[in-house]
Amino acid sequence: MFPESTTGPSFEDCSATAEWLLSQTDIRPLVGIVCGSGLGGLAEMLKDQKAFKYSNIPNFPQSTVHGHAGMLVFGTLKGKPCVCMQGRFHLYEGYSIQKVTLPIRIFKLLGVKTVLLTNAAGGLNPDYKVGDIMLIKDHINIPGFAGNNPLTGPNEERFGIRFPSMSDAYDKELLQLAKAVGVELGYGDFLHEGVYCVLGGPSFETIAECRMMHKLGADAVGMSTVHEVIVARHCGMRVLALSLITNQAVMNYDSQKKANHEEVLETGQLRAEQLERLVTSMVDRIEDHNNV
Ligand SMILES: O=P(O)(O)O[C@@H]1C[C@H](O)[C@@H](CO)O1
Ligand code: HPA
Repeated sequence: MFPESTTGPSFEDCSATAEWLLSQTDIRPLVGIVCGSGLGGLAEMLKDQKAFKYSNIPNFPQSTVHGHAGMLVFGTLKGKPCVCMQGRFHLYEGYSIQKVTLPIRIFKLLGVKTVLLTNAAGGLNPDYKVGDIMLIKDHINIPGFAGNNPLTGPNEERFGIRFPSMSDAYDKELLQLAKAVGVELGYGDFLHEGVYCVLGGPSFETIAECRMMHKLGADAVGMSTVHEVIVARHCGMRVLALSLITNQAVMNYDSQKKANHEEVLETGQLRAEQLERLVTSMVDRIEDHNNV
């Protein structure tokens, strides 16, 4: 059915990885950042870096996707201790959904309170343009409809409860703050708030699928983030997630356009600086929230 088993890495495996990392660095991160496709430049913003190749971290999966460097970077951003995944894992790489989300549990065990996730996504909302940023206010979890949820399997109470709510997945205060920060930075014209729909990938969507998702209420489509959000919320971390609209989903049978990963990476490069500024300003401003 789904790759590997439905039992993920154990609490002890996660603890061993977290302890190994904590023994290698003095940084005690309060904010965890996940970089989407082509958005790994965010990690370069961290000062006093201590970086680990995923291949050197016990129990960590390896990045296999172009645009995901495969480095876990500790450092400070505006003086705040952070950890940043320069490269995430996706279901289509063949990892179990529990392995895809393992780093989020590691974040928790490192002491992270707030998770900032970024991704590249296709725009389904006709008002969205390539290069726009969408703050995620909610999601539609299509793999979850079919039972592929990262919390499947025995519940690990040391992380969280069996049946966590998801109606409050995206922290309202952080969303408000992100909107305010975006407007202050002059991003008002290309900043939206919307619903992200996750699919398994790696094939891009058909026209009928894009039309269906838009009818269901999705504004953007992608292949990540939602699994990480579920795991982060299960273990009580606050979440802010944003999509860079790297391409317009093809919704029309007359269109000659075809979604492709090259366009995704190119748009990431074009908007890298603005995204970095938004994330840096957010980290600067969420200090008080870490005490909640
Ligand atoms: O890691 P993200 O969600 O940013 O990556 C998106 C989804 C696919 O991995 C890839 C398609 O171009 O970009
Ligand atoms: N579809 C799915 N995932 C994506 C897209 C898309 O159009 N663009 C970037 N990631």
